[in-house]
Amino acid sequence: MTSPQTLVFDLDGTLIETAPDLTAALNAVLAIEGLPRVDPARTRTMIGRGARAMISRALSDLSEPADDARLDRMLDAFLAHYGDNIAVESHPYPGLLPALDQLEEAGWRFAVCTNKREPLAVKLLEALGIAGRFGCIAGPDTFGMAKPDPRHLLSTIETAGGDPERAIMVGDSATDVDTARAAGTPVIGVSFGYTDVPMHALAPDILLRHYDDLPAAVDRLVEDWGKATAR
Ligand SMILES: O=C(O)COP(=O)(O)O
Ligand SMILES: [Mg+2]
Repeated sequence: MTSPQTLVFDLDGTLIETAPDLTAALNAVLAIEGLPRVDPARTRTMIGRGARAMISRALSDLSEPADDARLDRMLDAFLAHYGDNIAVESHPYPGLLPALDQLEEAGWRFAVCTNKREPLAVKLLEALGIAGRFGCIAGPDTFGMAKPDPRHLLSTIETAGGDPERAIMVGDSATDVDTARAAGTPVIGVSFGYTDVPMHALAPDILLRHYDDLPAAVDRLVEDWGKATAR
């Protein structure tokens, strides 16, 4: 029997609009350091390589030193604030839940491969009531490797009980496209997420503007790999 087809989602900017809560936590930490707030539009270009990278980019924007001791201190404060306020404004993107229903009906399984730490990713998806939909929720701490390392994606697929030959990645940034390419996995890039390079310029296999179009996008890719089991 063939293993189920697996759709692996990035989290921030792909499944969930998290930028407002991430920005609030970042600004709380900048305030502790006596620094000015960052604009939420700016944070949208800083998310995707983990919280430490986001803080480092915010400091660089302010021409502030970002030595390890400072980053460690700010990261601890960030994680505490964010963990306590993880789903204040965060919400799934429009059309996501009906698209998951339709794809599940067609036999797809789902997983999450994110550079958000696993306990925070699980906490967020639980707060939104959708954690149970994913066979694996893997952060950089889950297997000890982070996107763009393709092993993060491949281990996520395997842990979800899937087959890397029958999987698709859905993401919002260069990190996700690079990861999928390195893993040999087709990639759908969403146009509404967090990235400093527009998704169309990253040349994903399919550019997705709305989740209403996800089932058709997935069908197109399955036709391409030509060996899916019709359900
Ligand atoms: O930068 C982050 O914290 C996580 O981002 P991701 O879910 O887009 O991988
Ligand atoms: Mg993302």
